[in-house]
Amino acid sequence: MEKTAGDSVLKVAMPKGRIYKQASKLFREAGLLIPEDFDDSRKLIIPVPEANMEFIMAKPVDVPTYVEYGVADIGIVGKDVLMEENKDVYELIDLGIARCRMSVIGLPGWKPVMYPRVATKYPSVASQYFREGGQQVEVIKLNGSIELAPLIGLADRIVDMVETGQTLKENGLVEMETLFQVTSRLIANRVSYRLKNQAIQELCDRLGQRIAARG
Ligand SMILES: Nc1ncnc2c1ncn2[C@@H]1O[C@H](COP(=O)(O)OP(=O)(O)OP(=O)(O)O)[C@@H](O)[C@H]1O
Ligand SMILES: O=P(O)(O)OC[C@H]1O[C@H](OP(=O)(O)OP(=O)(O)O)[C@H](O)[C@@H]1O
Repeated sequence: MEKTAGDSVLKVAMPKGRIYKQASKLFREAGLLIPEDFDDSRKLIIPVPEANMEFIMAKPVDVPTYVEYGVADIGIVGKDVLMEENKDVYELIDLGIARCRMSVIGLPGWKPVMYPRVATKYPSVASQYFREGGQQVEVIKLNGSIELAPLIGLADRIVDMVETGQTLKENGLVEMETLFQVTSRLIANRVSYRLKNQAIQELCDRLGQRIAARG
């Protein structure tokens, strides 16, 4: 889709769910006037004229796609999704919100097998991790309740997010290795980054100051 500098409103792909609450809080702390009444709204396109923005409320995994295609100029997305989706976008800043980690998880006392099955929502990240470690595995893609897989004999291990560790504890699972730490990132469409550079840069500066103040 062709873009012109005249599209002055910044279109922001905002992930619904966990990240949104923390992202909108950070935006407000950075001085952007985001109305609170939208926090529990079902509206998918939210005009934020006070901040010269428009929020596109997206499923988190779709944020990099909207930004790559330029229907959103910028977006907020977890590093986990960014690694898995591998889209052609700029990663601008680490927002330091929605902290968790991507880990290999299994039942305690699990014994290595020749060709283990690994269940995950992140098949690309998991395949790359085991390939680089020289381990042959069969990756099984699931879409949720990943911790079920080792409990019911679908997989030997899982690759999934750990935040508080509560899910592992309640299901008698243990964390075996950590792949990487996860926080949410601000990403930008490559063309928008040039055409709307001033607005994007201003936003990065405001957010950057606020993130530094948070420590
Ligand atoms: N405990 C956690 N579990 C999973 N993701 C987390 C956690 N804490 C922070 N995150 C971040 O939040 C993002 C997921 O947010 P959310 O759970 O709202 O989306 P989702 O899993 O796509 O939602 P849904 O459950 O509706 O499919 C992840 O990409 C990750 O960056
Ligand atoms: O360490 P904790 O604080 O327990 O958080 C980790 C859990 O949260 C996420 O699940 P989510 O709630 O998104 O459910 P789903 O994977 O079934 O969608 C993740 O997949 C883990 O199961």
